[in-house]
Amino acid sequence: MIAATVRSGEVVISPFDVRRSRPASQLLSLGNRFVRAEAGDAPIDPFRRSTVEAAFGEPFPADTVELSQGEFILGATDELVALSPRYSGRITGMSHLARLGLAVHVTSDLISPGFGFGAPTAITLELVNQHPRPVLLRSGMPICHLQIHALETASARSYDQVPSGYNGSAQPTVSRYWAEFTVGEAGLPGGAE
Ligand SMILES: O=c1ccn([C@H]2C[C@H](O)[C@@H](COP(=O)(O)OP(=O)(O)OP(=O)(O)O)O2)c(=O)[nH]1
Repeated sequence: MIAATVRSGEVVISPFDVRRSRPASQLLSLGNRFVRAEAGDAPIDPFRRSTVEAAFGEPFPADTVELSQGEFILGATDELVALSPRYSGRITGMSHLARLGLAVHVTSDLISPGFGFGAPTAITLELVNQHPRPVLLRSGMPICHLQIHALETASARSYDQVPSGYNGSAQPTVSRYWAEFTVGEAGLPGGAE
Protein backbone atom coordinates (compact mmCIF):
# COMPACT_ATOMS: atom_id res chain seq x y z
CA MET A 1 0.00 0.00 0.00
CA ILE A 2 1.54 3.27 -1.12
CA ALA A 3 0.47 5.33 1.92
CA ALA A 4 2.20 2.84 4.24
CA THR A 5 5.34 2.89 2.09
CA VAL A 6 5.36 6.69 2.22
CA ARG A 7 4.92 6.57 6.00
CA SER A 8 7.89 4.19 6.23
CA GLY A 9 10.09 6.84 4.58
CA GLU A 10 11.33 4.44 1.87
CA VAL A 11 9.27 6.34 -0.70
CA VAL A 12 8.74 10.11 -0.70
CA ILE A 13 5.76 11.63 -2.53
CA SER A 14 5.58 15.23 -1.35
CA PRO A 15 3.00 16.56 -0.86
CA PHE A 16 1.12 13.29 -0.34
CA ASP A 17 -2.67 13.51 -0.70
CA VAL A 18 -4.43 10.30 0.33
CA ARG A 19 -7.46 11.38 -1.75
CA ARG A 20 -5.27 10.83 -4.81
CA SER A 21 -4.48 7.23 -3.83
CA ARG A 22 -5.80 4.62 -6.27
CA PRO A 23 -6.00 0.82 -5.90
CA ALA A 24 -2.43 0.23 -7.10
CA SER A 25 -1.07 3.72 -7.79
CA GLN A 26 -0.93 7.32 -6.66
CA LEU A 27 -2.20 10.09 -8.90
CA LEU A 28 0.36 12.87 -9.31
CA SER A 29 -0.42 16.47 -10.25
CA LEU A 30 0.94 18.73 -12.94
CA GLY A 31 3.31 21.43 -11.68
CA ASN A 32 3.43 25.00 -12.93
CA ARG A 33 6.80 25.01 -14.74
CA PHE A 34 7.15 24.14 -18.42
CA VAL A 35 9.82 23.99 -21.12
CA ARG A 36 8.69 24.32 -24.73
CA ALA A 37 10.21 22.37 -27.59
CA GLU A 38 11.23 24.92 -30.21
CA ALA A 39 10.98 24.37 -33.96
CA GLY A 40 14.04 24.67 -36.19
CA ASP A 41 15.92 22.88 -38.94
CA ALA A 42 19.12 22.05 -37.08
CA PRO A 43 19.00 18.39 -36.00
CA ILE A 44 19.22 17.44 -32.35
CA ASP A 45 22.31 15.35 -31.68
CA PRO A 46 21.67 13.67 -28.30
CA PHE A 47 25.46 13.50 -27.75
CA ARG A 48 25.86 17.29 -28.08
CA ARG A 49 24.58 19.46 -25.25
CA SER A 50 24.45 22.62 -27.36
CA THR A 51 22.10 21.06 -29.94
CA VAL A 52 19.85 19.64 -27.22
CA GLU A 53 19.58 22.92 -25.32
CA ALA A 54 19.04 24.91 -28.52
CA ALA A 55 15.95 22.80 -29.21
CA PHE A 56 14.13 24.00 -26.07
CA GLY A 57 13.14 27.36 -24.62
CA GLU A 58 13.80 28.61 -21.11
CA PRO A 59 11.68 27.15 -18.28
CA PHE A 60 8.65 29.33 -17.65
CA PRO A 61 5.91 29.38 -15.00
CA ALA A 62 2.26 29.08 -16.04
CA ASP A 63 -1.03 28.18 -14.41
CA THR A 64 -2.53 27.28 -17.80
CA VAL A 65 -0.86 26.18 -21.02
CA GLU A 66 -2.59 25.57 -24.34
CA LEU A 67 -1.04 22.66 -26.20
CA SER A 68 -1.76 22.70 -29.91
CA GLN A 69 -2.11 19.65 -32.14
CA GLY A 70 1.10 17.64 -32.14
CA GLU A 71 2.85 20.06 -29.80
CA PHE A 72 5.48 18.72 -27.42
CA ILE A 73 6.23 20.40 -24.10
CA LEU A 74 8.08 19.30 -20.99
CA GLY A 75 6.20 19.64 -17.74
CA ALA A 76 6.85 18.15 -14.33
CA THR A 77 4.94 16.68 -11.45
CA ASP A 78 4.03 19.09 -8.69
CA GLU A 79 5.06 16.36 -6.22
CA LEU A 80 8.69 15.71 -5.43
CA VAL A 81 9.44 11.99 -5.47
CA ALA A 82 12.16 9.84 -3.96
CA LEU A 83 12.62 6.07 -3.99
CA SER A 84 15.04 4.14 -1.81
CA PRO A 85 17.20 1.54 -3.61
CA ARG A 86 14.60 -1.06 -2.56
CA TYR A 87 11.85 0.35 -4.80
CA SER A 88 11.33 1.11 -8.47
CA GLY A 89 8.47 3.07 -9.97
CA ARG A 90 6.54 3.41 -13.19
CA ILE A 91 4.52 6.35 -14.44
CA THR A 92 1.58 5.85 -16.73
CA GLY A 93 -1.02 8.13 -18.22
CA MET A 94 -4.58 8.52 -16.99
CA SER A 95 -7.21 6.94 -19.18
CA HIS A 96 -9.40 10.05 -18.79
CA LEU A 97 -6.69 12.16 -20.42
CA ALA A 98 -5.50 9.51 -22.89
CA ARG A 99 -9.05 9.54 -24.31
CA LEU A 100 -8.51 13.23 -25.07
CA GLY A 101 -5.31 12.45 -26.96
CA LEU A 102 -2.92 13.63 -24.24
CA ALA A 103 0.30 11.64 -23.75
CA VAL A 104 2.32 12.24 -20.58
CA HIS A 105 5.56 10.49 -21.48
CA VAL A 106 7.37 9.45 -24.62
CA THR A 107 8.19 5.73 -24.18
CA SER A 108 10.04 6.37 -20.90
CA ASP A 109 8.06 5.23 -17.89
CA LEU A 110 10.75 3.83 -15.60
CA ILE A 111 11.50 5.56 -12.29
CA SER A 112 14.77 3.97 -11.22
CA PRO A 113 15.57 2.72 -7.72
CA GLY A 114 17.28 5.60 -5.90
CA PHE A 115 15.59 8.28 -8.03
CA GLY A 116 15.43 11.41 -5.89
CA PHE A 117 16.97 9.53 -2.95
CA GLY A 118 18.39 12.18 -0.60
CA ALA A 119 17.11 14.95 -2.91
CA PRO A 120 13.41 14.49 -3.76
CA THR A 121 12.87 15.33 -7.42
CA ALA A 122 10.02 16.24 -9.74
CA ILE A 123 9.31 13.68 -12.47
CA THR A 124 9.67 15.28 -15.89
CA LEU A 125 6.63 14.69 -18.12
CA GLU A 126 6.93 14.66 -21.91
CA LEU A 127 3.49 16.02 -22.82
CA VAL A 128 2.17 15.61 -26.36
CA ASN A 129 -1.28 16.52 -27.68
CA GLN A 130 -2.47 13.96 -30.23
CA HIS A 131 -5.96 15.46 -30.67
CA PRO A 132 -6.58 17.72 -33.69
CA ARG A 133 -7.84 20.45 -31.31
CA PRO A 134 -5.75 22.31 -28.73
CA VAL A 135 -5.95 20.98 -25.19
CA LEU A 136 -5.63 23.03 -21.99
CA LEU A 137 -3.19 21.98 -19.29
CA ARG A 138 -3.75 23.43 -15.82
CA SER A 139 -1.23 23.29 -13.01
CA GLY A 140 -2.52 21.18 -10.13
CA MET A 141 -4.61 18.90 -12.36
CA PRO A 142 -4.19 15.14 -11.82
CA ILE A 143 -1.89 14.16 -14.69
CA CYS A 144 -0.44 10.63 -14.28
CA HIS A 145 -0.31 7.51 -12.14
CA LEU A 146 2.79 6.54 -10.20
CA GLN A 147 3.09 2.82 -9.46
CA ILE A 148 5.58 1.64 -6.85
CA HIS A 149 7.22 -1.79 -6.98
CA ALA A 150 9.15 -3.35 -4.09
CA LEU A 151 12.31 -5.09 -5.29
CA GLU A 152 13.36 -8.47 -3.88
CA THR A 153 16.78 -7.01 -3.12
CA ALA A 154 18.03 -3.43 -3.04
CA SER A 155 19.51 -2.20 -6.32
CA ALA A 156 23.31 -2.52 -6.35
CA ARG A 157 23.80 0.65 -8.42
CA SER A 158 20.96 2.90 -7.52
CA TYR A 159 20.10 6.07 -9.39
CA ASP A 160 21.46 8.43 -6.73
CA GLN A 161 24.93 7.14 -7.66
CA VAL A 162 24.54 8.13 -11.35
CA PRO A 163 26.57 11.36 -11.74
CA SER A 164 24.76 12.46 -14.90
CA GLY A 165 21.33 11.93 -13.38
CA TYR A 166 18.41 14.28 -12.82
CA ASN A 167 18.21 14.04 -9.03
CA GLY A 168 17.43 17.22 -7.12
CA SER A 169 15.50 19.17 -9.74
CA ALA A 170 12.05 20.58 -8.92
CA GLN A 171 11.27 21.55 -12.51
CA PRO A 172 11.23 19.92 -15.95
CA THR A 173 14.70 19.02 -17.09
CA VAL A 174 15.81 18.59 -20.70
CA SER A 175 17.75 15.50 -21.78
CA ARG A 176 21.17 14.91 -20.21
CA TYR A 177 22.00 11.96 -22.49
CA TRP A 178 25.17 13.84 -23.48
CA ALA A 179 26.33 13.79 -19.83
CA GLU A 180 26.15 9.99 -19.57
CA PHE A 181 27.23 8.83 -23.03
CA THR A 182 29.98 9.95 -25.37
CA VAL A 183 30.20 9.20 -29.09
CA GLY A 184 33.45 7.25 -28.73
CA GLU A 185 32.12 5.18 -25.84
CA ALA A 186 29.08 4.29 -27.93
CA GLY A 187 31.44 3.12 -30.71
CA LEU A 188 30.25 5.82 -33.09
CA PRO A 189 32.49 8.04 -35.23
CA GLY A 190 32.72 11.79 -34.66
CA GLY A 191 33.47 14.25 -31.86
CA ALA A 192 31.61 14.30 -28.59
CA GLU A 193 31.71 17.97 -27.51
O1 LIG B 1 9.19 10.24 -18.13
C1 LIG B 1 10.06 10.13 -17.27
C2 LIG B 1 10.75 8.94 -17.05
C3 LIG B 1 11.74 8.90 -16.07
N1 LIG B 1 12.00 10.00 -15.34
C4 LIG B 1 13.05 10.00 -14.30
C5 LIG B 1 13.07 8.74 -13.49
C6 LIG B 1 14.27 8.01 -13.98
O2 LIG B 1 14.86 7.24 -12.97
C7 LIG B 1 15.16 9.12 -14.44
C8 LIG B 1 16.14 8.76 -15.50
O3 LIG B 1 15.47 8.09 -16.46
P1 LIG B 1 16.06 6.75 -16.96
O4 LIG B 1 16.76 6.03 -15.88
O5 LIG B 1 14.96 6.08 -17.68
O6 LIG B 1 17.13 7.26 -17.92
P2 LIG B 1 17.58 6.55 -19.16
O7 LIG B 1 17.63 7.56 -20.22
O8 LIG B 1 16.77 5.35 -19.43
O9 LIG B 1 19.04 6.06 -18.82
P3 LIG B 1 19.88 5.85 -17.50
O10 LIG B 1 19.12 4.91 -16.62
O11 LIG B 1 21.13 5.27 -18.02
O12 LIG B 1 20.05 7.23 -16.90
O13 LIG B 1 14.29 10.13 -14.94
C9 LIG B 1 11.33 11.19 -15.54
O14 LIG B 1 11.59 12.21 -14.86
N2 LIG B 1 10.37 11.21 -16.50
